[in-house]
Amino acid sequence: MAYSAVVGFRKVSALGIARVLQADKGSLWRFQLETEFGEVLRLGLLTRNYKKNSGPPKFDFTGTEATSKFDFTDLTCPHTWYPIARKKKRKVILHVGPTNSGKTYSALKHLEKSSSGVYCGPLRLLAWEVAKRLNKANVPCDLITGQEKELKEGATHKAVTVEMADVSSVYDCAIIDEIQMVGCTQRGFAFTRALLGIAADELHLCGDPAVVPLVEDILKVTGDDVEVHTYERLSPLVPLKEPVSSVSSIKTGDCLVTFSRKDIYAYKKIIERAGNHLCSVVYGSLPPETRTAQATRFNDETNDFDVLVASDAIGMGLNLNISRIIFSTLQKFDGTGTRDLTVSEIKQIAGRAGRFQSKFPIGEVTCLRKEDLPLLHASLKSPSPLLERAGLFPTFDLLCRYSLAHPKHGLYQILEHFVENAKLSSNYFISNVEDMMKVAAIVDELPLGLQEKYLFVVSPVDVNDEISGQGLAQFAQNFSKAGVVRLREILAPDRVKVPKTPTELKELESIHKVLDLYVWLSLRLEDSFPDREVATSQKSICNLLIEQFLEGNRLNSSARVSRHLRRQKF
Ligand SMILES: Nc1ncnc2c1ncn2[C@@H]1O[C@H](COP(=O)(O)OP(=O)(O)OP(=O)(O)O)[C@@H](O)[C@H]1O
Ligand SMILES: [Mg+2]
Repeated sequence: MAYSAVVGFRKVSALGIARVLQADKGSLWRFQLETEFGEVLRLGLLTRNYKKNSGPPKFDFTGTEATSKFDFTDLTCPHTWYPIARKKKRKVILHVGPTNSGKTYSALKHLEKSSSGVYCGPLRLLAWEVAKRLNKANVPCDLITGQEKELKEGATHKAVTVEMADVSSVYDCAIIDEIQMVGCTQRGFAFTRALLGIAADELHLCGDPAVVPLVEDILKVTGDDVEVHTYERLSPLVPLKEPVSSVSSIKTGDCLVTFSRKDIYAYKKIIERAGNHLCSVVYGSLPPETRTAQATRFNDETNDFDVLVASDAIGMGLNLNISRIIFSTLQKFDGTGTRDLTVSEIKQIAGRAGRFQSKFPIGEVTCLRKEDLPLLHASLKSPSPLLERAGLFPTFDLLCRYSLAHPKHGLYQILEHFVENAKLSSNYFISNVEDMMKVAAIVDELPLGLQEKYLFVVSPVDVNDEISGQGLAQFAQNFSKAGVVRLREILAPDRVKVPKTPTELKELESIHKVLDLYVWLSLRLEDSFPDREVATSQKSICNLLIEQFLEGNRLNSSARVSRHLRRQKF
């Protein structure tokens, strides 16, 4: 249904904006319901139950014909959720090629020259790096992540994490980096939202060639122009014929890749005990600030920490001076079972060696075990399998409409309903919301509104980490009881102390996550989480304590790795 004139806007509590397209003389209004970020729920008819000059209108969603006939689970046309982007005919440029081929570099050149723009990256580390780079190039750039809001005077540009991408603003130029992450089971929907929703004249997408047919197909319905630019690796990556079988073969610039935190510390200990090298470490549960500090220390030629032991957390985001990647294994535990690394994971990690214009002009890659070499070589030669579907998740408005029609359902049931019943076109899959449902089960027990529950559900809590999960539960409980959550009641400052054992180190990492969550909540519920400054300073203390710990080498090697290494003569 098309309407020629927009009659007005009405703020509808908890739902966003009802844009009234046509007000009939009778009791029906034709409207378009949008979120505050401009996502359209739908066009529809609503009853109007207010009299002229009697204050703000109240919309009765529950009894209308429009609502009762509405299929909440129909997610087949997600491109219609973004009216501002749909008003543009965007020029979409896909920059695709192997790792280290200059894709992001080229897209950033366009961004730098644009009059206004946004960079959307998968990690805070990447958003930090881009904001730093643009500001250095005299392009004032805000940094906006879930946990940071650093605004620059006169900023025309933004560097954001993809979940923070704003689909209600209009830009000259936008970048979505690592666009192949649309296929990620958990976070893919945020990339899809940015892909469909960012209203930019030029939209640059950087990533793996495996994403091209899917993106082209998704964008067929948007009316955008799509161009594909293909890149070649800027410096060679050489798969070695021999494994690294002895610790004495470890040399400056090596990065040993292993997938458990325990093994990382065990290898660090063994390499350092051999006496020639000190190791920096990078893994997922280290705070991002510590990861950057460790990478900086490894890159810095003036100190002795010249070897890196890392998990696949190095696969994206850090600029590292790695000469050789050594896989300790080509298998990893992914939460449910142990599986082989995928071709794209192997290529992404191996691609960290020999970055263009780094200290090492040629990258090398090998394994600890000879029997892993055939899989490594075959994977590096193969193209990544084509991506078939992109993640999708209902907008908050849809969840809200569903909730209004089913007032007795908790958020857990609402999410379950969407997961089980969502109707999707063949380009999409419904995101994995298992972790969100775990949080929903916690907050459904509390007297909170849907919007508040939703906020906790989409917060960056690691619900599988005991301390982090407990932190969230306490924040939510105190918030529902008192409306204000003081940090001291949750986390006594004396818990933040130098770790002495692996268990204490892990606990400190978890405490950092709780503090990070507090900061995230404080940026959204400022009055209820007033201790942001305390949380930020405690986070810095955590980082310092973890780094201090990593300077030393107090962890005992795990017997399992030691045995493995003895077998390997490593
Ligand atoms: N034309 C260039 N001039 C100078 N430096 C460049 C150029 N192109 C790329 N680089 C540098 O080479 C390195 C790799 O480039 P970039 O990060 O753009 O690669 P990429 O293809 O995006 O890699 P990945 O897939 O790993 O993200 C970066 O340090 C970048 O600054
Ligand atoms: Mg890149």
